[in-house]
Amino acid sequence: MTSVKTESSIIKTVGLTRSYGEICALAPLDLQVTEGEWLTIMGHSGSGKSTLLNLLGGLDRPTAGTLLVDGENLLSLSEDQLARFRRESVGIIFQQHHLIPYLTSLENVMMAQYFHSIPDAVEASLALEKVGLGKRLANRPRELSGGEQQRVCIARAIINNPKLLLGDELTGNLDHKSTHLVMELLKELHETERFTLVLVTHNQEVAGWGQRTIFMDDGTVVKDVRQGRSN
Ligand SMILES: Nc1ncnc2c1ncn2[C@@H]1O[C@H](COP(=O)(O)OP(=O)(O)OP(=O)(O)O)[C@@H](O)[C@H]1O
Repeated sequence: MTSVKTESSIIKTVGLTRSYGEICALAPLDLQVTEGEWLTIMGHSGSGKSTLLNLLGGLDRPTAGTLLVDGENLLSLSEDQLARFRRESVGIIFQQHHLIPYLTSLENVMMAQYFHSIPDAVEASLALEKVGLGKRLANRPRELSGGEQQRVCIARAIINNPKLLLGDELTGNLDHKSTHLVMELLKELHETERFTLVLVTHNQEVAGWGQRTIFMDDGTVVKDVRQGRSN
C-alpha cells in the first residue's frame, strides 16, 4: 500500500469528484486541511457536504480525483484496506446516534474497541468519564437524554484515538443548551486529544466554535474563511 504524507496536511483533495449517474454531487473539489485543524463545512441542502464527509471517512468512494487522508491514497485502497483505514484513522459521529439500544453506554463504547482491537472496560470507562458520563456507564441509550447519547457517541468515536474526527449534523437533534454542552466538550477534547475535527452543520453557532469554515455550493467550495473562535 502506498502511503503519501504531504507536509502537515491530514487531508488533501485535488479535483475530487463524486457522481451518481447524471447527478454530480461533488464537482471537482480542491481542499487541504492541516493536522489538528477544526474545520466546519456549511452550505445549503444538497450542496454536497455529506458526500464530502463520507468520502473523507472512507464510507464512499470518489468517481475521480485525488483523495489523500492521513497519508493514504483512498482511491487506491482495496475494500479491506479501506475498512482498516476506517477502523484506525477516523471516528464518525452522525445526527442519529446509532447506538445499540440493548447495550449499556460502556458496552456500546467497548463494541468500537472490539472492531478495532481488544475491548477494555477500564479504557472504555475512562473515555466515558472524559465525556462526563462516568456515572452513566450502566445506562442504556433510552435512559439517557439526547445530549448524553451524543456524548456516548463521542466517547465511542474517540476510543481508538483516531487522527480525524468527523461529525455530520451531530447537534441537529439537540436543543440550544445541549448543543452548547456538546460543543464545549468537543472543544476540550480537541485541545487535549489533538485530533483534526471536520464538522458539517447548518448551525451558525456550531460553526463559531471552529477555526475555519468552508462554504459549499453545487458540490464545490465557494468560500473559505479562517476565523477567531467565538467561544
Ligand atoms: N446515493 C445517492 N444517489 C443519488 N444522488 C445522491 C446520493 N447521495 C447524494 N446524492 C445527491 O448529491 C447531492 C449532494 O447531496 P449531499 O447529501 O452531499 O448534500 P448535503 O449538502 O449534505 O445536503 P443536506 O444539508 O440536505 O444534508 C444532492 O443532489 C443529492 O440528491
